[in-house]
Amino acid sequence: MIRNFAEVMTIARERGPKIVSVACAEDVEVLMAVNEAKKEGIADAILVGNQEKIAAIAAEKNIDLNQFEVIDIKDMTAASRKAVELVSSGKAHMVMKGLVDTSIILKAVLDGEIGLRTGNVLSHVSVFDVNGYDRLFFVSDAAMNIAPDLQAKKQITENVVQVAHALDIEEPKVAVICAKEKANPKMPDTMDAAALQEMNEKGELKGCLVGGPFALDNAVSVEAAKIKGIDHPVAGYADILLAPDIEAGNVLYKSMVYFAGAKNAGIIIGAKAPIVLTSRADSEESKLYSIALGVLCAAKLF
Ligand SMILES: CCCC(=O)SCCNC(=O)CCNC(=O)[C@H](O)C(C)(C)COP(=O)(O)OP(=O)(O)OC[C@H]1O[C@@H](n2cnc3c(N)ncnc32)[C@H](O)[C@@H]1OP(=O)(O)O
Repeated sequence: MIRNFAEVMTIARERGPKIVSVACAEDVEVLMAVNEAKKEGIADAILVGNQEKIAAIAAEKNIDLNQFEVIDIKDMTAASRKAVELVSSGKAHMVMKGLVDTSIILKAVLDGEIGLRTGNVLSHVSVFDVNGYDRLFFVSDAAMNIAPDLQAKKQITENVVQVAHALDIEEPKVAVICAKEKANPKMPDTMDAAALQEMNEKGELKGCLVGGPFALDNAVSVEAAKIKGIDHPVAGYADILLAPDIEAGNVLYKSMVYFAGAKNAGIIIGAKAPIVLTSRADSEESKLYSIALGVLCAAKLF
């Protein structure tokens, strides 16, 4: 069972290297992360984007561009489509978002012709290493599905459980996060949470233990769960925090990074290959960990 990003990096070195195609690679943190991934033997890269800007950053940061193939495409939509097409045509194992809006790269991923759709729901998984905790936290979905219904939430759960399995967490504990721990018909997300727990109990959602609804405190604090008298094996011990919608998921993601100083990584799963996807404002370290997470998933799930 992998418990932190140091272990993620160790296993990525064993399971790599994989080839990552980077969409709009003209970004300092992305190029430094890709360079580090190459040095670590985790990943090789094909850089798609504005060659002039890529070269200027490389010169400033002492990155040897000769070690990478560079494809000069300045338009962001065209560069995203090319990076995705490199994966669908088998030239790369995974695609990575560079300096481009999330919806532009996701539209390329969803494209019927060159995209990476499988028929399943695609969803974002963020992984956090938070000080003071002995395990990684997985949050889904902070970046792709805007307002998932119950069926979509079931598939989002299956996707994030797969990522946990790729990190050798055999039966991850999934807490379906809401504003309270009792189902209330006036709060539809609490009803979905109870339904997801029931699906898990009936064996319709496998490979994990699901509990909900839970407020965030009851999901991650044994003490808080005790005070509220919650008797469920997930209470206080959650690995996976399933957000009710993109707003809650994204706020949780950014709170982890900015308030808790968490280390983080992000990936889209459910497609034909992993899609490395972090916030443009995330650090070089976070981008490197995301590549490593992509390598672990590419090696284990595809
Ligand atoms: C966390 C760090 C990074 C961030 O902070 S990201 C910030 C916030 N994120 C975003 O802005 C992205 C939010 N999502 C979106 O913008 C859109 O949902 C997204 C992903 C671009 C898709 O939008 P559109 O291209 O307008 O797509 P659409 O809804 O018209 O659907 C087109 C076809 O794609 C399919 N589709 C959409 N989402 C899917 C999914 N999750 N999994 C599988 N298939 C999906 C959809 O069914 C449709 O299929 P078809 O063409 O009808 O066969």
